[in-house]
Amino acid sequence: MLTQTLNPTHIVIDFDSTFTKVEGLDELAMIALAAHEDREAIVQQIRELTDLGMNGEMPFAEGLRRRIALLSANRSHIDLLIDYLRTKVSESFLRNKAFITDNADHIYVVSSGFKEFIVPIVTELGVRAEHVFANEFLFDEEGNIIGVDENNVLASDGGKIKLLRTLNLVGDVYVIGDGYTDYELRESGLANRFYAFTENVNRPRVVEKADHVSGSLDEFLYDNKLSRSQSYPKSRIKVLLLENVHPAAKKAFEDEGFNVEFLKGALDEDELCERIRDVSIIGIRSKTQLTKKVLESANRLMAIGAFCIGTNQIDLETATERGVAVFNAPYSNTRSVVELAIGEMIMLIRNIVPKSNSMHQGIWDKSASGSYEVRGKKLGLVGYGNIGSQLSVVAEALGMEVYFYDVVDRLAIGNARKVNSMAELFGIADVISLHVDGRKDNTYIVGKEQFDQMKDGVIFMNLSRGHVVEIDALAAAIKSGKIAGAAVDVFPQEPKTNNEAFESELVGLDNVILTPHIGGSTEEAQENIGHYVPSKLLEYINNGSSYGSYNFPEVQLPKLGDSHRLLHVHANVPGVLAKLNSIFAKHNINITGQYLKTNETIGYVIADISKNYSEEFVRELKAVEGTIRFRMLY
Ligand SMILES: NC(=O)C1=CN([C@@H]2O[C@H](COP(=O)(O)OP(=O)(O)OC[C@H]3O[C@@H](n4cnc5c(N)ncnc54)[C@H](O)[C@@H]3O)[C@@H](O)[C@H]2O)C=CC1
Ligand SMILES: O=C(O)CCC(=O)C(=O)O
Repeated sequence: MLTQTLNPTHIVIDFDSTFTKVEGLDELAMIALAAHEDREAIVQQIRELTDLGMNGEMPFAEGLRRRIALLSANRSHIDLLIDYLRTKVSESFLRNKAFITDNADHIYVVSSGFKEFIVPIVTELGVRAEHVFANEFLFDEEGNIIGVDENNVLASDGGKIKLLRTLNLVGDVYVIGDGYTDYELRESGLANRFYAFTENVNRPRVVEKADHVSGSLDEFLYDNKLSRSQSYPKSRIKVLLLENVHPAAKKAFEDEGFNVEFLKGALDEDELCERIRDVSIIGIRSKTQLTKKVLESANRLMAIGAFCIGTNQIDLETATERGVAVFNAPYSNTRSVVELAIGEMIMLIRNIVPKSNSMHQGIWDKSASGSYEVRGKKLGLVGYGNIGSQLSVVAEALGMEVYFYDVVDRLAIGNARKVNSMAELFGIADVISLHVDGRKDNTYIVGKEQFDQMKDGVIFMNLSRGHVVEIDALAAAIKSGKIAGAAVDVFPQEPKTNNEAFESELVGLDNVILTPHIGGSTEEAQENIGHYVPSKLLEYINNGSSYGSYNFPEVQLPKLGDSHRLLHVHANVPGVLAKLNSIFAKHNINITGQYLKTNETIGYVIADISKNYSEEFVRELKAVEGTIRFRMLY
């Protein structure tokens, strides 16, 4: 399957910015003019001439002559250029060397560039030297480039058309290129299809003329059902990154060849429903609400990356039922939250905020009244997970006595003491800090009744989730003096972007620190998350490994060897594996590895099989009752 070769189609490929990521002549100028004081200006002139030609805005021959005149290059510069171009071959061409080699009879490189540097590059990937048609330099006796071989048709206007005519190709001719002269081959009637190649540059004037747009060679091969290195072209995988996630994430997906869209803010439900339609991976932080309606609009969604700890903003049930894997960063910002909590409790217990505010108004109020050390005070933690337990350790190092309440029976760390209820904890603690997760059941677990249970003059902090605390009850407890100081980082309603205003009953209250949900917002944490979450998503997309997923059965898979990998997500009902195995047996499929993991909702079967199978076999697998999602990797 999927080993079709080209017969009798011919592929004509452009070189500059298609086969390689760069324009050869521009790079030659960079090398040749390395020591020239006007290097940047001259190279810029050459680039502008290249672009005018590529966009069809200047006769080709004129542009070429003017560029050569500006070059001042010689043979030794060409050798350096070849070394450089070896590092600049387009990724999708490198990936599909096997295709190029296997189909060398039908592949031609037709370029307005120069054979002297094109032949060494393309032949290394399997193109035949005699199938390379390009210009040639004229040299003087010292090896300096002094012009272009004018007898070569490619040096003239419409050169590619003239050349292709002489080739007399019989059968279909498909042209792949990024420039207007490539399109002209289609316009002339000598080629049946023109594929605008946009892996390296996207020229709107060329793209609008194209029969197809290919973001990579894989896309071209996929569209034509030809053998290729990728089961599905990565350039077709759309990634939508919201809420200003760290640039490392954007880079990770772009390096992988995915099509990435990056937005600074969050989107509301209607906007999201629209934008998510053809997205395969979405990256969010805490504000974007991935509701049932949004997920049901997401026809191609394979995975969600929560670039944070909390996953309560995602309808996990719907994601799981739709076979969408969710990954988060459970530890990357833990320390940042802990440090902020420690800093805030010291500021609050010392009554620093009103003192600082007074100083800004020119008031000098030196007094110890109402200011305390944290040493020896009782810290009460609600939620003793990753953040709660780490805060416990740091607080003990500061000499605090730590008490905690957790709905799960957690092992106390250090000298921390477990208590049996929130009410008991509130009766003991001088400082209370909430670190529960954002599940719905935790809505308003702290309201008037709970504030009444606390000691007078308590310090209260919430850096967990906004819906956990009743804000009006908190405001009332602060105003009455029950609470001596509060720090709140999370709110029931938070602005979607930095341009929206923030409103809350807590605004303007004395000894209250308000922060815009930045507990996890440190450079360190964001960079860690920016690497961690994409690495998990990429392992899942590229390899099928769901290790570290929040909602999927976790499977850590070996790298895919010389086989095809089938990934089958199904409703967790009895008998699915047996049905899959009977299809494998019926089609005589050689299985080289098989894995199954289930959770309450879904099952995840992975089978590595030898490469010989029919489309009918794949159809039958997809038709097994309970199938939610099926994909194949190779
Ligand atoms: N402000 C910010 O920027 C950040 C906020 N967070 C939030 O902090 C919270 C805690 O994070 P982690 O410690 O990593 O989570 P975690 O899942 O490791 O720990 C949460 C703990 O709370 C416990 N818990 C849940 N409901 C409870 C309840 N009603 N009463 C007592 N215990 C309860 C759980 O059993 C668990 O042990 C999460 O809501 C997270 O989203 C996390 C990072 C940054
Ligand atoms: O940094 C963010 O946007 C959210 C941090 C957070 O609340 C979390 O990690 O759960």
